[in-house]
Amino acid sequence: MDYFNYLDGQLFAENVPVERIAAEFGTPCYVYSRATFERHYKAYDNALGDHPHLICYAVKANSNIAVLNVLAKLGSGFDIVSIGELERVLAAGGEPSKVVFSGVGKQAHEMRRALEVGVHCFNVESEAELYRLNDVAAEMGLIAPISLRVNPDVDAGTHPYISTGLKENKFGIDIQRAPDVYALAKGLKNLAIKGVDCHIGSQLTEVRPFLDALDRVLVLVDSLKEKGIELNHLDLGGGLGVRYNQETPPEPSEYASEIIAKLKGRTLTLIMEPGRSIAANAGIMLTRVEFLKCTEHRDFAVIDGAMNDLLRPALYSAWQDIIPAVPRATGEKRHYDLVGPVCETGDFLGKDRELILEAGDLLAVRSAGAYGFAMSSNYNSRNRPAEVMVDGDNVHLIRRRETIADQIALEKIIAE
Ligand SMILES: Cc1ncc(COP(=O)(O)O)c(C=O)c1O
Ligand SMILES: N[C@@H](CCCC[NH3+])C(=O)O
Repeated sequence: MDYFNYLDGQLFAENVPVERIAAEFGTPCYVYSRATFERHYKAYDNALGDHPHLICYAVKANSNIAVLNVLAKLGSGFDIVSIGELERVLAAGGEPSKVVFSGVGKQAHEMRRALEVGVHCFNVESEAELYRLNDVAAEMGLIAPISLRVNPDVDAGTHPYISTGLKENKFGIDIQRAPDVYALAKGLKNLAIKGVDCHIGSQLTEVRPFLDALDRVLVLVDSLKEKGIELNHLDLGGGLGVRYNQETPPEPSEYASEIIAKLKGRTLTLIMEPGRSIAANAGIMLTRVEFLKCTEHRDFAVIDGAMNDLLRPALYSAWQDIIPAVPRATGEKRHYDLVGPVCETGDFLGKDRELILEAGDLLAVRSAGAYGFAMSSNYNSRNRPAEVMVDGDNVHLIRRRETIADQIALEKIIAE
C-alpha cells in the first residue's frame, strides 16, 4: 500500500496532484511520500511486536537525509556500509547506538569514526577485517562490538547481481568456517562478540530462503553456545521484495511471524535491515515526454528521464511500472519504448508499454523510492534530479536539482 493514487482522473502523491509538483520543481524529479515511509516502517515494527528488536533501515536504498530523519523520528536504527552513510545518519539526527556497520571493505578511518561515535555493532565479513578492527579499537583504547556476517550458502532465487548468500559471492564468512572465526574473535582483546549476521540477497519474493538461512544460522548459534560463546542478537539483514509488476512478496507481518516462530526458546534480539521494502514504493520518479518517434520498427517515447537518473532498468533489465499523470481518455494506444536522451542503447526506463501519449505528457515511474536517486550519476553531464517529499498537503524540496556549476565545482583546468 502506498499513497500514490488517482483521484478525479489525475495522479496524486498524498494530497497533491503530481502535475503541480512537476510544474513547480521541473522534471525529472523524485517524489516521496512521508506517509508511505512511515507506514512501511511501522509494518515492520508492529510485525516484530514484543519480540526484542531493532529495525536498521538500509541507508543505501535511499540516503536522502530527510528520509533518514523521518525514519529516525520513528525510532529507526540504520544499516550503513560506508562512513558517508554514517555521516548522513548523524546529520539526519539518527542515533549512532542504533547503527550497524556492514560491508566487505571497511577502512581503518571508517572503523575509527564508527568507534568514536559508538555504533551498535560491526558486521565483520572476514578474518582480515577482525584483525584490523581489533587493532583500531586497541589504538583507541576501546572495545569494538561485533557480529560475524556468515554466508549460509542458500539460493535466494533472485537476480544474480543482487544475490549475496551463495558460496561464490564475495559476502560474509563461509558458515562452515564460522565457529573457528568466532574462536579467533574471542581471543582478540579489543573485540566483544555480540551476535551473528546474514544477508542473503535482495528482492526476495518468498519467505522460504530466509527460513533456510535461519535454520543454518541457528545451528551455528546453538553450537557456539555449547562452546561458551553466547550471542545477544541475530541480524537477518534485509532483502524482502516488493511488488514491481506481478510479484506477490510476503508482507513484513508474515515474514516476521515465521521468523519469530523459529526462534522459540532463544533469547535473541532480532535485527533487520530492510531497505527496498521500506523505500521502493514510497517514491516515484516524474518524467516528461519530449518527443514521440514512431518508426517502421518501433515506437519510441523520448523522455527527459534517463538511465543516469534511474539505473535499475538498464542495469538489471528491471521492470518498473510507468503510468501517466493524467491518463488520456482518447487517442491512439501504442506500444512504446520509453527511452532517455543518454547515448547508450541500454538507456530505457521501460519497453513495450501500451500507452496513449502526446509530447509534453507527464509520466510517473513507480517504485522508484529505493535504489533510484541513490544509484543516479552525472553520466552525459546530466544534472541529477530534484527530490521532494510530500507530507499531506505540503511539498518539501529535500534536494534541489543540480546545476552545471555543481557538476564542475570540483574540477580544475591545468595551468598552460
Ligand atoms: C548488508 C545489507 N543489508 C541490507 C540490505 C538491504 O536490502 P534490501 O534493500 O533488499 O532490503 C542490503 C542490500 O541488499 C545489504 O547488502
Ligand atoms: N541496487 C539493487 C539492489 C542491491 C541491493 C544492495 N545490496 C537494486 O536496485 O535492486
